[in-house]
Amino acid sequence: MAIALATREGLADADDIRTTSPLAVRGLTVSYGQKPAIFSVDMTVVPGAMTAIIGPNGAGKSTLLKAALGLLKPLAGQTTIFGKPVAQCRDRIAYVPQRASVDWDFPTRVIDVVLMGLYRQLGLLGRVRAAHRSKAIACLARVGMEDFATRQIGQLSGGQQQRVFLARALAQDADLYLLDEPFAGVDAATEKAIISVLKSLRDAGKTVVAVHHDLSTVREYFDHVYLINTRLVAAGSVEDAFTEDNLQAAYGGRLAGTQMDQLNGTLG
Ligand SMILES: Nc1ncnc2c1ncn2[C@@H]1O[C@H](COP(=O)(O)OP(=O)(O)OP(=O)(O)O)[C@@H](O)[C@H]1O
Repeated sequence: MAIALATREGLADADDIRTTSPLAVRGLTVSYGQKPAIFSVDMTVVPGAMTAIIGPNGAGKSTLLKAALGLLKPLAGQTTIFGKPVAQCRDRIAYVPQRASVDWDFPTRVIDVVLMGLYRQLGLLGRVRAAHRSKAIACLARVGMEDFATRQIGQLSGGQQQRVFLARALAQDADLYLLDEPFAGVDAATEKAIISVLKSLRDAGKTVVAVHHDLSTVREYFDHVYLINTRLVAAGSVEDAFTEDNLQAAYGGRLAGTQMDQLNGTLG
């Protein structure tokens, strides 16, 4: 059966999209113990768009990203990146992990963190040349962090660290950007800087997928949304899928009155 999916330009046939989608998962099930953290999740990310993965705490959002990247072994299911196995497409993916999962005490300068994004271009034994440094500084400039290049990463604020990890992702020149809560714990200025960089990537034809918590900005920031709570609850364009019914189905009683008040006027 051919299903029509909304793209930024219009409707496209789902069978076509599945073979070219930047990220397609089928029946993905992952378990850390007895109970699955995600169960039989399907996802077909639309190219050249911004997609949010939302759901309550513990819903399996980070697990979905990690399993899709091949960082966790699923119990069942497959992932393809641009129609190919993940291992064949690593150089097309940039991943920005959740800030809380990174050891910020490692003694590395900001510029070296960004240069790590260039390691595929450098090769394992490749020498860092002036052109690589210039590129790393240009990526830092895109996130407003060029003046911090020689600072130790552990000496930066949380928001500044987040910007540096986005700069590393930019250095990779990827086609698919996967970000786990890029706005967690950042101030309004940093959030604005990050969303502007992500939208410029999208406008350049790149695909951005982010785990996102702030329901009040989903409409403003994203084109498509996946609501999950262990299982996939709903998916589609923000206009179609980001509805009160779907949010209640995903969050259940955890969507408190104040959150609903904040959402008033932003829901489809
Ligand atoms: N390394 C782990 N070992 C055991 N259980 C885990 C591990 N990582 C996650 N879990 C469990 O798997 C489930 C999904 O976790 P996950 O981090 O994917 O959720 P999430 O939706 O990203 O949550 P949050 O919004 O709180 O970041 C949770 O019940 C969590 O406790």
